[in-house]
Order: sequence, then structure tokens, then C-alpha cells
Amino acid sequence: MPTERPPAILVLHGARGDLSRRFVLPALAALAEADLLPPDWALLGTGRSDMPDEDFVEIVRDTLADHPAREAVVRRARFTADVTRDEPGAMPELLDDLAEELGGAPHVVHYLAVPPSAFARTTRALAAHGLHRGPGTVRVVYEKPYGTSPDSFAQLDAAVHEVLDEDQVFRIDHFLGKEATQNLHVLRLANELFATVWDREHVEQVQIDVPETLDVADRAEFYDATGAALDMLVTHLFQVLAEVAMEPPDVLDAQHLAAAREEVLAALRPIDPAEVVLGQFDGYRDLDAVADESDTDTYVAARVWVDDDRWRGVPFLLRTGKRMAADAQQVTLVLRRGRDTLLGGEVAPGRLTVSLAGDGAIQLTTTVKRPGPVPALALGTARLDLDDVSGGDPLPPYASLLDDVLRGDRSLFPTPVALEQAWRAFAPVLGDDRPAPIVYHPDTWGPEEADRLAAPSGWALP
Ligand SMILES: NC(=O)C1=CN([C@@H]2O[C@H](COP(=O)(O)OP(=O)(O)OC[C@H]3O[C@@H](n4cnc5c(N)ncnc54)[C@H](OP(=O)(O)O)[C@@H]3O)[C@@H](O)[C@H]2O)C=CC1
Ligand SMILES: O=C1O[C@H](COP(=O)(O)O)[C@@H](O)[C@H](O)[C@H]1O
Repeated sequence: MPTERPPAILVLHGARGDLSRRFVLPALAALAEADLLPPDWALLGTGRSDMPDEDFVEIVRDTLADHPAREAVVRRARFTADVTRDEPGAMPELLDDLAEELGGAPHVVHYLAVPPSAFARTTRALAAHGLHRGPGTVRVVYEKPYGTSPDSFAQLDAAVHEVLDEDQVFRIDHFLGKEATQNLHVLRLANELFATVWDREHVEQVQIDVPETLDVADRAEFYDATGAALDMLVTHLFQVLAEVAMEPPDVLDAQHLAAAREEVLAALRPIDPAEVVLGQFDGYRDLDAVADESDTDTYVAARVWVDDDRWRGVPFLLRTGKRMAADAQQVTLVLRRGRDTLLGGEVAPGRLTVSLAGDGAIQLTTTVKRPGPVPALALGTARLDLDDVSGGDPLPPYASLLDDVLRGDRSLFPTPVALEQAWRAFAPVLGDDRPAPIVYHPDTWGPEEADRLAAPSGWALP
């Protein structure tokens, strides 16, 4: 119950930045609205330079203009300059004062909403001034990407573990916080109908498809150094793959779920660059902050394989890109055909589709008799919108994950082993064999070369 929760302080590093404004502050407001915050809590924003509390309050007020809980956040908001390794500034003293005001031994959450290049430095700076420990628990949240290669991942992980115990570390992958992603377990484990077909005997291919119409003009500098494969594939799409393909854990707790995801990623065959298509939308190089010769991928499609007993031989097709023809976040299990023909017609493969977008939806497409006097077949689709489920009160993914951090629930956070395995499987695409991005027209489905990856059934979208 919220009332039993100890006081908490959220130290939001990079509080004036894009992520803080678009996701973290709204998540805090959503938790306040849902009465999921402890009775006593405080928000301490930080940045490389100081600003008066009143100025930060105005930022928060402006950011949360549409949130009913705006004033509840505003009245708890303070600001100070971030610590550096050599210079503690006012933060240690402010945290002591806040702890005294809030009473007890507050949980302190340091949320690093700063560029990845600042993760290790900020972690060391916290430790240099003893802020990685406290009378209450101290947790540190890392944004993605947590490394951009196997080596940089290993270096960051070593730097973090020099200072923090693993149970203090929360690496955000907000696709794991989506309602529908969490529903994948329940759908499969609670329903024999689905549990019995969740394997290579019944599934012809799995597609995890996240096309976006979104441009990258407002974050071109970050994007040009990252690209679609690092921004989305090795992170969100691999984690969703792990959720889909995992062996059913005995218990849906942090330890069992993390182990099940790790096992899938360990069984992921290193990607063959010949099974990867990269793309770049026409006009990308004209964006400010993008080099004229940039070969950054704004699109990636890949066929990957999970070499375990459940999935051996079943292709997992992953696709995502910017400036594409539509927005979707869709997991599709393409089922094997039953009998080839029936009533003189061909039986199409059935499909189970889980939409991860918004509050989520589940869709079952199956062969049925076409209504009418003539015996014939048709495809029919039944859809369940998850927010229609009675008693439902979905939280946005960032709110859900922030709530988990405050409660210390690590079920939906990638472990270092999982990330190490993800990097191992992805590494071949980072080398000399990386395919050159193929130019595609904006508002399309990307390079046609990706169609061969999904043969024979083709992509479920469009
Ligand atoms: N924006 C998004 O949609 C998403 C972002 N992320 C991740 O979230 C994190 C923050 O992203 P975003 O807010 O877009 O980034 P910003 O570029 O907006 O940076 C956030 C803040 O970090 C501070 N900052 C900038 N450079 C440095 C530095 N070298 N050292 C320390 N602090 C610095 C700045 O605050 P000040 O000037 O006040 O010091 C800035 O406002 C990144 O790791 C990003 O990858 C993840 C998913 C989506
Ligand atoms: O992390 C990221 O995710 C978004 C997609 O997130 P969602 O909120 O629409 O689920 C993506 O656009 C962005 O490039 C990436 O950094």
C-alpha cells in the first residue's frame, strides 16, 4: 500500500533535458495521480549548472501543463548543480536536509537522464562523495543505450560495478514496461489455447515489427551517432524477442524472469550480416547535424535465430525504421497451416498478433467459413483492446518502470548477462561485414530487399 512506503527522494540528473521533460516528469505525475507515490517524497533536479528552484519549478509547471497532479510535483521540486568527482557542490547537504525534512531513512533514486557518455562519470562522482550509499536504499537508474558495442558495454558495466551492487542498478528498457509486453507472459502462461502452440511445431515465423513515421530532425546529433540498429534493435527488439521466446518461468518474479530472458539471449545465434538489411531514408543527410556522407542506418530488418529446442529453425524477423509509412509496434506469431485445403479453398496461416503500442491489444486472425450459402473460406480477425479489460488502469511504461524502481522490483530490467548476450549476438553487424544502408523513400516500408527475409509468408504489415 502506498501509505506504508518509506519516504523517497528522486534525484533527476539532466532534469532540464528532453527525456526528463517528455517521459520522466510525466511519469512522476502519473504516479502521483495514481496515488502510487509515498506520502513523503521530494524531487531534486540537477544539471551541469545551477539554477534557482523557482526557475526549475517553472520548467516542471510548463512540462506538466496537462497533468492533474502538476502542483503535487511542483511543490516538491528543488534544483541544484550536479556533483562532479572533484566538486560536491550543494547536493550532499541538500540530500541530508531533505532526508531530515521527509523523516526516516528515505530511499534515494538517482535517475541518470543524461547522455550515455556521462553515465560512468556521474556514477563515479556520486561515489566520490558517498552518495551511492545512504541510511535508506540508494538506487541508480540508467537510461539507454547502456553501451554501444560489446567493449563499451563491458567498460560501462565494470565502472558501474566498481561502485554499486547489482541490486542497486536499474537499466531502463521501456519496451519491457509496456502493458502489452507484460501481457505476453499472461497470455501464454494462463491460456492453454496459446501455451500449446508456442513452439516450432506450430509457429512458422515470429515477427517483431516497429515501423515509425517519426522523423529524427529534433535529435539528429544523437541519432547520427547511434542509428536504428543500436537505438532499437539490440535494445528494445531483442528484449521483446526474449519475452516472446522465453521458457515459461516457474514464478513471474524478478529472478526467474531475468534468468528466462538471459537464456533466450544466450541461445541467440550471432547474426549473419547477410540476413540484415539496413536502410537510410532519402533526405536524412540533409538534416542539420548529419554529415553529408553519413552512413547511419535509419532502418534495420534482420532475420535472427534462437537455437534452442523450442525455436530451432523458426525465423524471428525484426524490423524498425524512421520515416516509414505507418506507426505500429507489433509482435506476430505466424502459425503453420493446418490442412492445405478445405472446402475447395486454401487454408491461410493463422496469426496471433500482440500490439505493444499504447495500452496494447491482442488480435487473432484465423480461417473461418465465409458466411453464406456457398461453401468457401475467409480470414476472420478478433481483437481485444487491453484497456477495455474491466478494472484496468494502465500506467504508461515510464511510470510503470519508475514505480518498479521505487518498490525495488527488478523484474522488468535487463541484467548485465542479458545485455552481454545481446551484444555478443549483434557483434557481427558492427564489423567490416556491416551491410551498407540502402536508400529508401520516406513514407514507405523501407528497402524492398527486406522482403526476401520474410519469405515465404511475407511481412504481416502492411
Ligand atoms: N529523448 C528521448 O526520447 C530518449 C532519450 N533516451 C536516453 O535518455 C538520456 C537523456 O536523453 P535526452 O534527454 O534526449 O538528452 P539531452 O541531450 O537532452 O540531455 C539531457 C541533459 O543532460 C545534460 N547533459 C548534456 N550533456 C551532458 C554531459 N556531457 N554530461 C552531463 N550532463 C550532460 C543536460 O543538462 P544541463 O545542460 O542542464 O546540464 C541535458 O539537458 C540519454 O541517455 C538518451 O539516450 C532514451 C530513450 C528516449
Ligand atoms: O527508445 C526509443 O523509443 C522510441 C519509441 O518509443 P515509444 O514511446 O513510441 O514506444 C523511439 O522512437 C526512439 O527512437 C528510441 O530512442
